[in-house]
Amino acid sequence: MEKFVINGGNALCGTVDISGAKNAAVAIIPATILIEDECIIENVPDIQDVRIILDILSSLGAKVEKISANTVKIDASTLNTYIAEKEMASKMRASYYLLGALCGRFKKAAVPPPGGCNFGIRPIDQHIKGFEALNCKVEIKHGSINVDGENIKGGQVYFDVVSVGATINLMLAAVRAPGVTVMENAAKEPHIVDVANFLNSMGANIKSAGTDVIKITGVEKLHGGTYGVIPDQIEAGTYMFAAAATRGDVTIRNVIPKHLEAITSKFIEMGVDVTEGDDEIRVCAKGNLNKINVKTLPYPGFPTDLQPPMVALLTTVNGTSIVTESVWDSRFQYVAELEKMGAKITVNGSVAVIEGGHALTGADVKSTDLRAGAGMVIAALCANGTTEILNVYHIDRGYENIIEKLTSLGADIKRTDD
Ligand SMILES: CC(=O)N[C@H]1[C@@H](OP(=O)(O)OP(=O)(O)OC[C@H]2O[C@@H](n3ccc(=O)[nH]c3=O)[C@H](O)[C@@H]2O)O[C@H](CO)[C@@H](O)[C@@H]1O
Ligand SMILES: C=C(OP(=O)(O)O)C(=O)O
Repeated sequence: MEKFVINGGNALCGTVDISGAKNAAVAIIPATILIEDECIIENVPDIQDVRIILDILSSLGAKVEKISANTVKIDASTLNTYIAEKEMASKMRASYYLLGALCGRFKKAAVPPPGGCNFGIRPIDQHIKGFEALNCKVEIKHGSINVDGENIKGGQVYFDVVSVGATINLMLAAVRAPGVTVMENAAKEPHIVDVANFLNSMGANIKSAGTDVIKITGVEKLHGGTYGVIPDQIEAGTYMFAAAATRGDVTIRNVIPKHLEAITSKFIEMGVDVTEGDDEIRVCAKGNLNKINVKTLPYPGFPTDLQPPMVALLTTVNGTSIVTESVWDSRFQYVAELEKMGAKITVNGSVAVIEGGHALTGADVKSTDLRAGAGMVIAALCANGTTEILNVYHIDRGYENIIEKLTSLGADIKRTDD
């Protein structure tokens, strides 16, 4: 079994380049299903979730060719089925985008329930509400979500909760549906805008993505072209946290600083030096930092996907900090692992109270999900002694070359396979 072995104590210093955004790439790749032409997608992160979604497209009949580590050519004109296989689809969350994309292309879709990180219940009722607003019928039968879009047409939907997945899925279903679709209370994450920009560059008519009301006028056909995925806001944030937690000095390149404002403002509150350039951010931290309270929220609030790295950082800060998770019901499962390293954290429902400043010590821990894994890595980089992190396949779902990137910043980290 693969694990990471980390000897803590080194302050991270240097520069690191950020890869393309996982949560944009895993939506843009299935979006090519809507295009019966060749698309070249650049700045695609070389991570496990991307490999899986590319395999799914191949299994559906698309021609997929990796031109280089981060560029892929997809021709979905040869796609020949609307039915996705269970085994692959259940390995990742973003397979739910096959529903919108296949329905947009074939007017029907049959996709098994998605996988992804386990945060307790991850419902898809808002996706279904959206498809129904477009005059589609949805039934869940024999382990498959079936969408019948024979009479698909534009419609209006108000989402009861702000959902990244439902917003993008409905966008995919609506771009080729006749008429006008209006989504209210839509999610505003950078990857929503990126998917809309990708589709618009291929001939779609999507307006106001990035606000909470998105309007889509259906077009008959989309055309091929070349598009580059935005930098990964969450990967960038992870390296910002690693730099601050180890009291290092790291310049994080190839980022969109605006996407990181929620983190930057919290860092300033904590006394971390943050310098923004056009497409880079320098994070420099020394000595003790200020305790803070933070609550996760949909964009532009503090991202839930950076909640575990934030908790790891706060274990190094004297005093009591409070982290409230308001997006997911169960995203503190990893705290038990941090406690094995000596962290003093009390979790009560959606609130974690961190008594920081107790030195962490190396221990054998496991990554319970993708970003929990990132939190464990950050804690291990700060700890005295050696930490072994198991279940690193979670981390590989979302971080390209994490060992190489951290090593280049001075971390003592290696991957071993027992
Ligand atoms: C592949 C991908 O992009 N994953 C991201 C996406 O997940 P995902 O798209 O699954 O998350 P959503 O934004 O949909 O979920 C946000 C909240 O809405 C609720 N909800 C969602 C859909 C629904 O039909 N009904 C419902 O009640 C969820 O339980 C959760 O409480 O956004 C999350 C929130 O930023 C991130 O943590 C994930 O990294
Ligand atoms: C929760 C995440 O991913 P997924 O939704 O793919 O499980 C994440 O990227 O942090």
